[in-house]
Amino acid sequence: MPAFNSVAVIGAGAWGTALAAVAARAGRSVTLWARNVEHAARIASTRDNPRLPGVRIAPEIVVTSDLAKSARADMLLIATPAQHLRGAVNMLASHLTRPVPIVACAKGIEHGTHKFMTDVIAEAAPHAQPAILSGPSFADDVARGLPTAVTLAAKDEALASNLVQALGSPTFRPYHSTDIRGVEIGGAAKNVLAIAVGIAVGRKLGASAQAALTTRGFAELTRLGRALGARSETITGLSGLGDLILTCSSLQSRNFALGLALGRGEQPPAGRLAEGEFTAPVLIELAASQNVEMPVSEAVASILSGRSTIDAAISGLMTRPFKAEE
Ligand SMILES: NC(=O)C1=CN([C@@H]2O[C@H](COP(=O)(O)OP(=O)(O)OC[C@H]3O[C@@H](n4cnc5c(N)ncnc54)[C@H](OP(=O)(O)O)[C@@H]3O)[C@@H](O)[C@H]2O)C=CC1
Ligand SMILES: O=C(CO)COP(=O)(O)O
Repeated sequence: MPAFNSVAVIGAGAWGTALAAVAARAGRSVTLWARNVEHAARIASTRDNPRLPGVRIAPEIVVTSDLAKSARADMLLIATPAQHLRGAVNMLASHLTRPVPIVACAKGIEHGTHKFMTDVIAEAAPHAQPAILSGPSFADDVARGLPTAVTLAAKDEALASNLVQALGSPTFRPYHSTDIRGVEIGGAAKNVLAIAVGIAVGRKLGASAQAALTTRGFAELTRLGRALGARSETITGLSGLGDLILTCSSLQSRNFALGLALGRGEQPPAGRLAEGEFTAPVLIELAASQNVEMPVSEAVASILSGRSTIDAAISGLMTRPFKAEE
């Protein structure tokens, strides 16, 4: 298996910028690609990205809008929003000259197709080796070099392990896995569940409700995982329970913050990506197609679409028939 000396990060948002810092700290030669020429030039000269304010971008990271140049890297990380991942990989595919690993770093499920991120990569770039990186990791924490642990999964264990070697450092600890689907489910579902918990906190429903909702959210994430063949250690691992705990308990989370604003009856913060908003409708479609009950996620989707008020959704959850805990 070849060593991965060079890394290109596609998408210069908060997460892409943090991941470029990760790869640079791990000793890789790093390119950060931004789709907008002026945006790339501005980041390259100021070493500052307004999407991740206050974090200085290391001088050795090359910031560019040249996709052909980025595509020559030994491995690629895609850090666009989930619904734009296909578009980004489509553009990239024509520049790929060999079967490189493409690591999805977005958390979500594609609208319309119900496909997870690595399936989208496999379709858009059939010769690539798809992988997924996910886990409890705020871009700001990661960029600042605070200790973080995530899961990195690929079909081939040796590949997953080599990708971990390429990105790991004393402050960024990826664990390798071959359970791609398990990792993808956790990352997608936890954003929806974090909106639910944010709503409960915004509504001042109390710490007991926050714990109950997080736990019942985990129960439905587990049910979906089981239906789609995820391994239980993945669901209880960093990319599942780990990321759920982080996102359902922190004001730093944009998904939690969206829920918080809704619960308070305020206008949600503008211009901040909250993937759960886009994942909610497709998550419940997917769950329905698998006959999996996800009442908390359904409540979030109903509130976001205007089909239900917050109070009706809370009452709906609390008055479901009593049942055995599973
Ligand atoms: N922020 C975080 O803490 C973490 C985020 N993630 C995940 O990473 C993904 C990206 O999030 P994040 O970086 O925070 O989001 P941001 O909103 O900060 O940035 C998104 C970036 O994607 C770029 N982009 C959008 N569409 C395209 C496209 N079609 N082609 C290329 N680039 C595109 C945007 O470019 P432009 O600037 O030109 O609009 C922007 O730079 C999400 O799925 C998120 O869940 C995962 C872990 C942590
Ligand atoms: O995925 C994340 C942390 O692991 C980031 O969460 P938010 O997108 O809710 O900010």
